[in-house]
Amino acid sequence: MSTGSFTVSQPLNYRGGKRVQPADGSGTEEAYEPATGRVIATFQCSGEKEVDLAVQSAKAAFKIWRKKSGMERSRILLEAARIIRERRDEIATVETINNGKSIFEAGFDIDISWQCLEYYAGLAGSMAGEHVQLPGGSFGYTIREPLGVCVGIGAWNYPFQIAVWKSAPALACGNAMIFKPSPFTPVSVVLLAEIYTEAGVPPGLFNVVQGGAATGQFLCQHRDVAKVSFTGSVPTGKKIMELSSQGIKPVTLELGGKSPLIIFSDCDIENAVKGAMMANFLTQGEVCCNGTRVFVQREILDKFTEEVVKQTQKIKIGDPLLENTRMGPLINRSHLQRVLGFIEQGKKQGAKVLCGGDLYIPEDPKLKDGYYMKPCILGNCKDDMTCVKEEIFGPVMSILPFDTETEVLERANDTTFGLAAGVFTKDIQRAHRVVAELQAGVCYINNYNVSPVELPFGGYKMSGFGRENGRVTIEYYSQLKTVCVEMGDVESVF
Ligand SMILES: NC(=O)c1ccc[n+]([C@@H]2O[C@H](COP(=O)([O-])OP(=O)(O)OC[C@H]3O[C@@H](n4cnc5c(N)ncnc54)[C@H](O)[C@@H]3O)[C@@H](O)[C@H]2O)c1
Ligand SMILES: O=CCc1c[nH]c2ccc(O)cc12
Repeated sequence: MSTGSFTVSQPLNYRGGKRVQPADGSGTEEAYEPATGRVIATFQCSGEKEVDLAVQSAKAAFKIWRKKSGMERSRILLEAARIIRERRDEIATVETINNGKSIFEAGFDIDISWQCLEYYAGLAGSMAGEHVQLPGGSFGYTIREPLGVCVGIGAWNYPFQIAVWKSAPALACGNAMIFKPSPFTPVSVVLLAEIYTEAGVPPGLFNVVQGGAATGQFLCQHRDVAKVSFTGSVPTGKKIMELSSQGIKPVTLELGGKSPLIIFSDCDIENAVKGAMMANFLTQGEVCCNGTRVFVQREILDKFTEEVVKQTQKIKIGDPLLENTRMGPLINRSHLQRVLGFIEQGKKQGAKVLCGGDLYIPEDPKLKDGYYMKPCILGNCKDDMTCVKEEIFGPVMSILPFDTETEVLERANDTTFGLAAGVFTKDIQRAHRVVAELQAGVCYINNYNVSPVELPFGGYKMSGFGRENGRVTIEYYSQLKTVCVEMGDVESVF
């Protein structure tokens, strides 16, 4: 498959174990190939009737799935993981075409996806309650049960992986799921739905509805939906929490960030430069946990800045389907303009562009309408600049000098967000002391933006709550039933 040749003609909703056209709709959407600006799919946004049909389909499958033992569910999830591994390159290609990230990175996203399924398949058989002895031979026990029909709502930056991070623990716990991807990236999640069916889940266990805010609202408000797990922006997260609160539905919110990366003068500078680039430029900088506020201790400011600028200028931008490309286009034209707008505003507020920050026009004529820009590093930044305070969600790193540990911790935590943070130092006591003070759900020491599926991921403060990945996520997709057993006679107070 080459850039500029892919279009989707099959339906993009998935219900009852097959692709379907939605039963009703509220307008149409177009999905693009960011590398070329071509429309690759046109689809109808699902209406209330289609959402209800998806819920009914999920309810029917849930009745079968919840009765299976953990080991039976595990075998099917392992088969899904195997198929994803086998079809890695094909899925990664679709992801690259619809999202714009390099094929090199998309392959890793798919690897983390099958690993996530393997991990929860491993945990499915371990779901258990406990036995508690009570006086007089009576006893109690607890059963860990699934919630029912869960809804997943995703962002466009990791379309396939977000759907797996939500559905793998949900299905492992015995739930059914309806997933709504971002309308910008509707394509790859339908491959996941087909893979689950091929692996042997009951038809209707994993359904896909396409659409935007209206479709998402129908899902959150549906009376038979037991839980909503959302990945996206803070304003949408607030709305989802409000809607879900009306039905007292638990929510998991994976929201945005403006994370600090603190580089002390005693660090290994080569690793710190690599870490800062990993923290800012994966997926064109469109990553929620990016360490975009790079605090550098003054003694090494010039050396660090010179090296990070040099390495950033070497990033190969271009056709994301080429193996040697490391940065593709941004998701769409309006987002590109928004990112460039932050840079312009930064300049007006006194920031200095040290590299990039303008449009990139590839030589290949078929890419001329794509949404490319050169990765940007801003120097002379101050904590109160808009580019330092607000989430840009693009390839823009802000460098901020600091002098002392106390000062940098105060500044690093001075944000309403709390998703991630990082520290580079060779002093292990300092590393742990700093991490203990950082107000962030995910902290990295001497690395950044690695996501092993065994570790929980999620935010503090306005970056959300609940966790994805790790053992703890079982608790977010299950509930505890207490059974109290009397072995003697009832001692009534009446
Ligand atoms: N913390 C994380 O794990 C994480 C991961 C990826 C992206 N993000 C954040 O997501 C944002 C970018 O993604 P986005 O632009 O797709 O976010 P977004 O909030 O605009 O949309 C996310 C999803 O919510 C849906 N939606 C929009 N309005 C809705 C409503 N009223 N009710 C129900 N659903 C609704 C969208 O259609 C989409 O599927 C950034 O802020 C980024 O930091 C966070
Ligand atoms: O963009 C944020 C980090 C991230 C990377 N992959 C996934 C999958 C699911 C998420 O909720 C967040 C993320």
